Amino acid sequence: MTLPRPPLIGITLDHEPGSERAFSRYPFHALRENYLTAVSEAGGLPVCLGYGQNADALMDRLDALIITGGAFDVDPALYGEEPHPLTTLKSSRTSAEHALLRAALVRDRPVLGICGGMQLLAVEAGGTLIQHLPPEQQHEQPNPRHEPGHAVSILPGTQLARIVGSSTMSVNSSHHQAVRTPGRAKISALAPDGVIEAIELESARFALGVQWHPEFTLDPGDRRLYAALVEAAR
Ligand SMILES: NCCCC(=O)O
Repeated sequence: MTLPRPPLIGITLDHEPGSERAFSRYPFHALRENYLTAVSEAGGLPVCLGYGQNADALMDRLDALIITGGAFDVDPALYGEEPHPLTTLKSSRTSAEHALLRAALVRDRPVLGICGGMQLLAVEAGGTLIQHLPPEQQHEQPNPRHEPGHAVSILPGTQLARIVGSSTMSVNSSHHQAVRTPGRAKISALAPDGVIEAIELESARFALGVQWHPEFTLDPGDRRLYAALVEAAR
């Protein structure tokens, strides 16, 4: 008897130029290991994705995609704006993730966008971003990212509500940008201060973006996101 093949879940990597004090003095890719833990514990087989590869060839073979986000911003040229002084670009990463996202959506492969990944999903859906949240809003949490920062309200009738099985959950908050308008995507969660915390594309089988970082906490609600992605990828 052959066991069912675990779905291949592509996970985008960050990129660092390298320095004497880093892992390598030469350019390298990086990823928080909890992404791999979350996917494998949900029953998927994680595949780390570098840049400069053929996105269509990759998404022909992969069963789902996670766009991980990080300490850089989506190029505002993609939504017709000039960069804010505090917008940080990482163009090789944005290009790679954008190509993978498009290749995944055209094949209707399940997509989970996390933080910057959700922001890219919104932009791909024709939306726009707030390039720097007003500091007086104090949206970003001062406490460590493995602790909750605020609650979110999950909108009834959304895919997120079905996945999480609750109308509210506690999430962390590690971002200086946010979705301003979601374009063709539907809003599925909001923070108490009105920041858009999750979106989903109704035109796709599974295309969900969350503004928080579920890999830091891996609590039961966050694990359900990875489980839903892996299930959709089967
Ligand atoms: N913009 C990329 C995700 C992180 C942030 O908003 O700070």
